[in-house]
Amino acid sequence: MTTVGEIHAVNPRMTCRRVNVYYGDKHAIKNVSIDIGRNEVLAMIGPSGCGKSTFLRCLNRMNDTIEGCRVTGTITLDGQDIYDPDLDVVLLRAQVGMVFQKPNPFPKSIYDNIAYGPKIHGLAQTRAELDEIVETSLRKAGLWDEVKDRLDHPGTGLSGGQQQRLCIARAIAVSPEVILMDEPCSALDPIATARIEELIHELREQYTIVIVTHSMQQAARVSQRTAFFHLGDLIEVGPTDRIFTRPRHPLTEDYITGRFG
Ligand SMILES: Nc1ncnc2c1ncn2[C@@H]1O[C@H](COP(=O)(O)OP(=O)(O)OP(=O)(O)O)[C@@H](O)[C@H]1O
Repeated sequence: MTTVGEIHAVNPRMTCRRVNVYYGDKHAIKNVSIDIGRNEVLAMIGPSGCGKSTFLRCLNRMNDTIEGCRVTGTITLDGQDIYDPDLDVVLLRAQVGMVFQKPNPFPKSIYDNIAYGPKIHGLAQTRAELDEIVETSLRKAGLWDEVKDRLDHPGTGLSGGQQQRLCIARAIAVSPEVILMDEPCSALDPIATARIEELIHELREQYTIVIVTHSMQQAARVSQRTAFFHLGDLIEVGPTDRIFTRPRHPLTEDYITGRFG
């Protein structure tokens, strides 16, 4: 089917063309084409099981880790095919970082949670450089003031919201271009959620963000563009304010007015 709305972005960071995903015989994403613009927050919404997480995982090849999962079509990051067999997938996952539904800090200190990635990727030559990356990443994630006096404490000892900001700092530490977020607030209380939403707003100046959310209010608050999925099809995409006020496809309208979900 043809997607309603504007799939193109001026000077896109990522482009997806005719992307299909299969889990064995199950056709989970059907011929989806969309650009992801620079410094935009793109929200992906739709009823449970419509393929939002599956599509998100295509963007940094996390589906490679799922047995029986097959992806076809073309996805580029800054013009480079991310499914090129010669591509370094570890590097790709640094460039396109991911934050999950449930905060998942490593069972290590706060410092080591952030330092681990930069160490693996050789981003710091000295301890001072590593300290600098840790501090900058925690500052960008809005967590520095809360943890600067206990960097050697375990990351798992932080509150849920702090843990999620730690995971965002961990993604930031390896200098990503794109940050994927799969329902990053679903395990958080309203105050921690508001803090993450503020953070998304700040991070947009530097990064491209794609967020899957079940909350239409959240999509409306944090994103500039919204993509509505239904049964594996990308039904409609457009500026968030238009999608929520003047949807063009009847299925989008039914979803945002709560007729199904
Ligand atoms: N590992 C898997 N193996 C087989 N089928 C899968 C797998 N993961 C997802 N699916 C199926 O693919 C479809 C899309 O699932 P996906 O999790 O991407 O949807 P979603 O929109 O993110 O759902 P939710 O909002 O409930 O998280 C569903 O029918 C789901 O059952």
